[in-house]
Amino acid sequence: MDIARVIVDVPTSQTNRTFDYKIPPHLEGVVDTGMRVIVPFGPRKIMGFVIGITDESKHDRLKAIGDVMDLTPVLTGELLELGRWIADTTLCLHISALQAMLPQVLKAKYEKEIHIIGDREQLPDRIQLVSNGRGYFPFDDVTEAGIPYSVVQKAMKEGTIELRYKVKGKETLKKIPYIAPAVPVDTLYEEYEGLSKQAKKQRLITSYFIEYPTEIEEKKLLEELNTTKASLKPLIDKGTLSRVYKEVYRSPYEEDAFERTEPLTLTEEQKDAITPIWRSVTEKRHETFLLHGVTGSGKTEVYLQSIQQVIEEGREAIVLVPEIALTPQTVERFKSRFGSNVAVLHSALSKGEKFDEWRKVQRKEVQVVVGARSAIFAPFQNLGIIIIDEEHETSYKQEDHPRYHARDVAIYRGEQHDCPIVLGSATPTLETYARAKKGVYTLLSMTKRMNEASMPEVERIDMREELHAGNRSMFSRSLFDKIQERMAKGEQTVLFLNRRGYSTFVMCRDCGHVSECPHCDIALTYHRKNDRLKCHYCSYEEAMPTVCPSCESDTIRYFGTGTQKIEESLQQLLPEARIIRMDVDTTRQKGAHERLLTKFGNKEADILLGTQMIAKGLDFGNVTLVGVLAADSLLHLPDFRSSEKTFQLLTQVSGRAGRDKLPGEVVVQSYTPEHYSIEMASQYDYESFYLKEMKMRKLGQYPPYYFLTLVTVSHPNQLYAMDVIRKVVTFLQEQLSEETVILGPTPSPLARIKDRYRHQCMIKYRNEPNLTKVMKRLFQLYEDEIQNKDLQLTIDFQPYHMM
Ligand SMILES: Nc1ncnc2c1ncn2[C@@H]1O[C@H](COP(=O)(O)OP(=O)(O)OP(=O)(O)O)[C@@H](O)[C@H]1O
Ligand SMILES: [Zn+2]
Ligand SMILES: [Zn+2]
Repeated sequence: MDIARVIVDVPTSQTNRTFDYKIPPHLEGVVDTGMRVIVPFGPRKIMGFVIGITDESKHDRLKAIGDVMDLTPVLTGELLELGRWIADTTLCLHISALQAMLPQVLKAKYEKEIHIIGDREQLPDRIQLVSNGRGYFPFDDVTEAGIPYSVVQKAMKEGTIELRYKVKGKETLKKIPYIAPAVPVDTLYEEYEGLSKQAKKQRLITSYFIEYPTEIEEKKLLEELNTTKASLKPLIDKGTLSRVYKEVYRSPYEEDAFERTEPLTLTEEQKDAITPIWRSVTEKRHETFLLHGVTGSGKTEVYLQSIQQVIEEGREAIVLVPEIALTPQTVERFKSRFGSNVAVLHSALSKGEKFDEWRKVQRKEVQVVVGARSAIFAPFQNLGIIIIDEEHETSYKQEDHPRYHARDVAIYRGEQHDCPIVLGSATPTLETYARAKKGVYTLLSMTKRMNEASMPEVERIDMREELHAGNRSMFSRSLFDKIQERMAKGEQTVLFLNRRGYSTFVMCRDCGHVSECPHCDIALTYHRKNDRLKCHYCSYEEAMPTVCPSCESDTIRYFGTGTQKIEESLQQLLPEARIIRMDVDTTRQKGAHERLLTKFGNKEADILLGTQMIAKGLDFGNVTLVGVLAADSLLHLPDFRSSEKTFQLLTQVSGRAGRDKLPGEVVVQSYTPEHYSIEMASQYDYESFYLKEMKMRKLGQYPPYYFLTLVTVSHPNQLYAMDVIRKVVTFLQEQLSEETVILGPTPSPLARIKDRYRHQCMIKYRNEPNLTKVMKRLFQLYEDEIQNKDLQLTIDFQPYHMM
């Protein structure tokens, strides 16, 4: 067993296979599957993943592995398999799939250090010698001293030392300053005598260390002696004292900041929902559940108590939440219940912080991970449950290589670990709900809100009528009155504006007419550059109308507005209102999100105005009014999911009102309040919406009835890109079955990105067993152009962004 199968870090399709390397004698028994190694590749030395160890190779004269990068595997056997599966099903490079599962720190340039974490006495002599009294030292010192890796590995297993990765130029471990005497006490005494009487602070500090000649945290010292850094400086400069930095485990979420919560007594509905989950946990059986519960029905408590069961059985849990909902409020609910048994993987953490959290999983210090999409790769080895909250969120799909969907990965891992998957949502995707109805998933329903209150009443406002009544502002009279009422009562309002999709569709302000494609039932997109309307799906286009084709009014125009403008006009109308605006601009700074929400939670504002990021997860009992400013803005996006997304968003946003004792109310402003998704969302009628939308999908030949695959080609030369996509379509027409529909070729909605022209075609099919094979052939056909002519070809088997 001295041959390693290695996936090398050269992202090209020719190198997208394993390469065999010899394991040199000094690395025998050290190299293991799942470790990263350095291997010679042509003239270079590069990184690679060992995905298997064997004793024979088809090739003779193998090159040898140069060195190992890790002394413990960074990927488990299961994750290695998962990587292969992702590469196969999404057609990405194997190396990209493996890389995607690792924390970022391991992809950056870093240095390795050995840290002594156990009893010094137990260290192997040779390491003891190299350490030379130091608490940690560069890994290179070990190599230079010629200590075999197996000795280091053994010490690591025994827990006396640890290998840490230190990112070059960046700290991966948080360090805090300590002050320590740099000279013996009698020298301190001499120094003290030599200080002038005026140097009072310096004398104070020196005498402190004469009395307590050990290190102390700088902050504590300054507090204790009531002095400042400035008076320390001369002592440090002279060499009497020294400032040393000591490492602390970064804890982005201070444990003691969370009050512990006990499991709540479950309601009947919750009990009915959780029993089958518990059963499949105990029976170690893979089963996918859809937990369909209205907003505020207590889904989170069901998650918490399911996890409780998993922990008690000694297994592990992954909870995925959408990035945007990974707010302190969400994290707190898990931390409060499970304390330090929870790691949090959140993109707002620094690379180093994320790495620390990941290490807690690797070292089995935690049993629960709460995180965004990529937390699905947490290297647990004994999973007992995976929960995906707000399963309808499109952010669970990664949009570049690998183009995986976290839901698919979850189900894959659930099969490997024989554990249940829980998909939770008040508004599941049609795909998921359809599967639950067919019995592929087990449907669990919770129809009542926790406070037994009915869902907040929704008033739909027709903004066309507002206009006719002479109200040209962004706020209907009703919404405006209600905001004022709330202010008078000291209750709070959430105002929601959807910015996505703004300024792209064209609508008549008089009659609500929206220009749509005659072939696709999808809103046309306004192209400012040439003042024309275009269809993203079939390349139909027409001139921007000057009068409304339906009522001949001249108020037809494309839409455009933003949160900032709304804040200004609201402030003008209500000068005394305290408004918090939350959008990408106000939350750019680290921690800003948290700060704004805490402020709102502390009732330091009357109105929270924001975009998508305020639609989910917020649980503020004092919010009794929710206003949706332009419910149609999503509706006319050039996307067959636009009705579904509108329904989901309206339901989520409405769910923010009346979550506690005070009853809530919702005002939805729209130019097309009669649209079925707005109407049914305002009645909280998911079932009717589902049935209606399924009919539309069937008619339009869209998922879940049909599958989609999007092929995009891009190149700096437009003619070239067009030529390629035309040939691609011809090729696909020849290769795929007759029932399969190919839409396009057409320029992509985002026709140029970074000076590359993009063209696409959409494949709609019901049954195409050879699709992956055909697509692989397609890649092979264009291999040369991709390698040498800067052509990009991307294939998305589950497109969510049609752009
Ligand atoms: N069994 C219970 N007894 C008392 N209170 C509960 C119980 N279960 C949940 N709650 C409380 O009810 C409120 C709503 O629950 P939760 O936020 O879990 O709902 P949800 O279904 O996740 O809502 P959303 O989909 O809107 O996020 C929370 O404040 C929660 O603490
Ligand atoms: Zn009109
Ligand atoms: Zn069209």
